[in-house]
Amino acid sequence: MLRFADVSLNRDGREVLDQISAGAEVGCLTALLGPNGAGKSTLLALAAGELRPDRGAVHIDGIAPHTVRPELLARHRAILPQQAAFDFDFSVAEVALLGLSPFPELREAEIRALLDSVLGLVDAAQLAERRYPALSGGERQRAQLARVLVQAMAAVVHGPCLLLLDEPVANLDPRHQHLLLAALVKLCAALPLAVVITLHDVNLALRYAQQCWLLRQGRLLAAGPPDEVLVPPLLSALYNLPVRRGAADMIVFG
Ligand SMILES: Nc1ncnc2c1ncn2[C@@H]1O[C@H](COP(=O)(O)OP(=O)(O)OP(=O)(O)O)[C@@H](O)[C@H]1O
Repeated sequence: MLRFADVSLNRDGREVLDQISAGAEVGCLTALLGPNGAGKSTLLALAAGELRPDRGAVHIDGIAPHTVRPELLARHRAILPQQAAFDFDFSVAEVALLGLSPFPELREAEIRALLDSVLGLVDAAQLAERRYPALSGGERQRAQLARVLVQAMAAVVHGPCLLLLDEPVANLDPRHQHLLLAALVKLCAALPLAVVITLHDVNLALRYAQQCWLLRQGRLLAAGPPDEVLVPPLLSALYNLPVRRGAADMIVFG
């Protein structure tokens, strides 16, 4: 679904991504891990078509996303940025419904069903009428997640969709982190959906991801199933920190 072929990108004279080759498949939750500044958000922005590579190629379903008109692209991929700048006095339901703007053909009953479904997925049904500016950080995050999830759920009706989530569990409490990641795994299994997320919590990646990419200083250090790449030697090299296995296979830093 998503392919990076020898992708490099330079920003402000610095090589931010260097010869990245990797792929994400439909049915799979792929987690992108690495230190601050490693290039994770930049890689998602390339996948989303917001940036174009200097060298190499990025493809969604065989098409370079930066060459596609935004309104058409929005019917095939959804992206949650790391920080959603949004200051309008909308309700949570209205924020979520923005995700359906690329699908003007939807009827009222379909819109209602999709909205109810995603508000349930992010445990935000009780927030539906609350005003966005008056929400807590985690509640805002759940509203923004509802917006991109509803977009992805409308998109899969027409074909495979790529869902890109930059730090989706940021600001979420442990229960909502687990609810969200479990829901993403279920959606991947049930729908023609490929999900790529950035994560800083290695233990969450170990539990929920099917594939992991480890990114360090713009280069791919390793890619593969979590039990193969989320191992102390690679994690120690990734974060430049001692790493060992703790009780119940937990990864322990420091
Ligand atoms: N608009 C920009 N112009 C120039 N350089 C940028 C820009 N955005 C990001 N960078 C640089 O690119 C590098 C990678 O940034 P990126 O945001 O992709 O990192 P990240 O891995 O997502 O980090 P974090 O974990 O802190 O979110 C950083 O060195 C950053 O300073």
